[in-house]
Amino acid sequence: MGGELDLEQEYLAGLYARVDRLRAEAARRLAAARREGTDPARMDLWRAELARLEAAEQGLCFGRLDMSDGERVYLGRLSLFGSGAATLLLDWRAPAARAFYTATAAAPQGVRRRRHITTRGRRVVALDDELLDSAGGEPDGLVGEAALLAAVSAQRTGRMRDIVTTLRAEQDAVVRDEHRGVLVVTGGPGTGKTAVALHRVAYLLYTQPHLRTRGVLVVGPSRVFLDFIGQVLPGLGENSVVTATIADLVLDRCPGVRVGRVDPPRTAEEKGRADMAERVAAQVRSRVRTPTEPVDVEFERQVLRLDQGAYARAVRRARRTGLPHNEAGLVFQRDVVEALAGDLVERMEAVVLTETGEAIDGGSADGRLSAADLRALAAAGVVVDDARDEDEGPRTILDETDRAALRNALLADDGVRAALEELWPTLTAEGVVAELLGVSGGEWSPADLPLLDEAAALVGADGVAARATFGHVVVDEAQELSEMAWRMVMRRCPTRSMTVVGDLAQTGDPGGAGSWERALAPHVRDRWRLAPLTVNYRTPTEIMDATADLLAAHHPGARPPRSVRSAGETPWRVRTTEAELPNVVAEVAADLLAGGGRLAVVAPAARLDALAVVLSLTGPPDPTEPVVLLTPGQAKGLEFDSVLVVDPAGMLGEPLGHNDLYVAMTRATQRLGLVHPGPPPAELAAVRER
Ligand SMILES: Nc1ncnc2c1ncn2[C@@H]1O[C@H](COP(=O)(O)OP(=O)(O)OP(=O)(O)O)[C@@H](O)[C@H]1O
Repeated sequence: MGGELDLEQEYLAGLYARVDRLRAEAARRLAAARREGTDPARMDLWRAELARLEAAEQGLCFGRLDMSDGERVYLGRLSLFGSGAATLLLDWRAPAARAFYTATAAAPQGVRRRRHITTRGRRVVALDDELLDSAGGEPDGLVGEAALLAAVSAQRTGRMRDIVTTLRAEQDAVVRDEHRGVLVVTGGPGTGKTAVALHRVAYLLYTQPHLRTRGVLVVGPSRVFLDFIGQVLPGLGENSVVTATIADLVLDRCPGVRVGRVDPPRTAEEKGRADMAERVAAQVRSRVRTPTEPVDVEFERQVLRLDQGAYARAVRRARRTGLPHNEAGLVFQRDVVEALAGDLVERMEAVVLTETGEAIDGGSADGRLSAADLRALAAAGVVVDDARDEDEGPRTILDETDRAALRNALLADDGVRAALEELWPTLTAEGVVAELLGVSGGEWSPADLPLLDEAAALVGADGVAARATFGHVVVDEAQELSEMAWRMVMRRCPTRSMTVVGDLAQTGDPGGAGSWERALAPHVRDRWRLAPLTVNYRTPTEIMDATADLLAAHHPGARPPRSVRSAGETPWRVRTTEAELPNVVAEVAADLLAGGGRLAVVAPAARLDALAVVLSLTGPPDPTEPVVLLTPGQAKGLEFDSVLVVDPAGMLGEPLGHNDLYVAMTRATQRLGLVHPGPPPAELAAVRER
């Protein structure tokens, strides 16, 4: 195919020349906008355009469709047009690109030949053709998919790559799904749920450009995970997406919160239940004193009376605004001060002028009193009768300006403020939750975070980040979210346009979802849909076979995904003693590393410190390092060439530990080993002993 390679190389060179011209143009425009410096929006626009063009540098063009009618379409990361608007390259997200992912020999969709073009830098290195409309066409399925098999077998880098060149038909259907509510991408380990959800974001940003301004949020289980997937969207030319953990979202609203404790599983589970929302709300409500009697407020040595009716009205009106507690408190204050001022005014209004026409105590003759006068008047307790001149009718010396001054004086008074604060206290989320749980604050647990967020929403938080909502939200490892955590995610997505990614068989959090219906229906009723994926692109057959007994024991009826390949290496287990365990781990870890690529040692949290010593690991986990030590929770969503699972029985001893063990075992793309002190758990007895 040498001639063909040369031809494609020539075509590719033309595409890069076009991109280079566009880049130069964008750089020139950006520089001009910078020089003028008057239009930041224009600068942002050209900066984003430059980033988009730069992101396309790697793998600019990766495919070609030859149609039966003779048309030829090149596919790539963006669309490029030549003179006369001819399409030189078609964005993979365009409708006409779809056939690249979905055409089969059985349903060729007008495609005669599908060509995968593999490039390195700006060079074409391989072509892989499938003929779809001839008798000699490849059968439907995975056979002959050199590009796919190369991609899934490749050594891992510690960072997820995009899969735009090899997206499968069932995955493409999820990426382009038109469902407007919540799409739940489910499937076993390694089925590409995360990858698909991220490609769906790129697709939605392309087809619904308004999302660029409304914003897209990707919620993931940990910073390590978010770093792991962090290159995928920028690699697809999309740089505007916000990524956050649940903790990050809470910290935006409650910047002082520190997480440093873990709750016992039962407590965590209880804190995650939806009825906690009502308890948080009740706690906030309970801080407003119920108006059962009049309230006396001292102001400048006299006692003003807030009668019970006015008090109750103020509470009612403030609540009816629907504003968060602290903002509603301002409405309450305004009403109460109004009532108190009314009381004051009533006492003062009959003030007469002296015979010489001066107001008592230094007020001006036109009746206008300064705030100081008013306070002095009030302090003097002046009650002067007979304010009327027969002909003029009632004379009021306090006009609206005076009343406003009076209200301000009341509001500025320490005593009045203290009284108002007692009736309707200013609250903090931390204070509310600490009171509710009967703790003193300080360090919080992960299960406390959604409670703090709930309280922050009810109390009202300051700042732009605190109020941020998004046009589309992706929730990854969504099986981990408690009902309370769902509430906080939903608050950030008023349109309920979401892509939810998860596998209930991998739930590790005691508060996590037992069913999608239970998690989602309270928020979207029936506007959610399942989008199942069935093929495992990560974990080879041998490793999935090793998990079969575990899955069958704890999730009877669950169908494991079909592995797309076999790695030719059978998983093994090594029995050891408690005393020998660290050294054995160090030894077999070295063996696995010798097999090439990156290794994750996954162990129960309690064993991490000791293992870090024998593996000479320090610092927080970094999946780009050759060896990384993780708990099953930290390993969620990640993948490694080799995985060594330590103390599976220890994992199984935890609530939902079977899911943790399943997660740990399915992180490997090539090799899996297990080290167990004592006999193996029954679920692993069938794994070959080394
Ligand atoms: N069509 C594809 N082409 C190439 N690689 C793919 C394809 N689909 C998935 N993969 C690869 O398979 C691996 C698993 O994908 P991903 O992490 O998205 O799966 P997942 O379903 O989210 O897994 P888990 O639930 O176990 O965390 C990744 O390395 C991904 O790049």
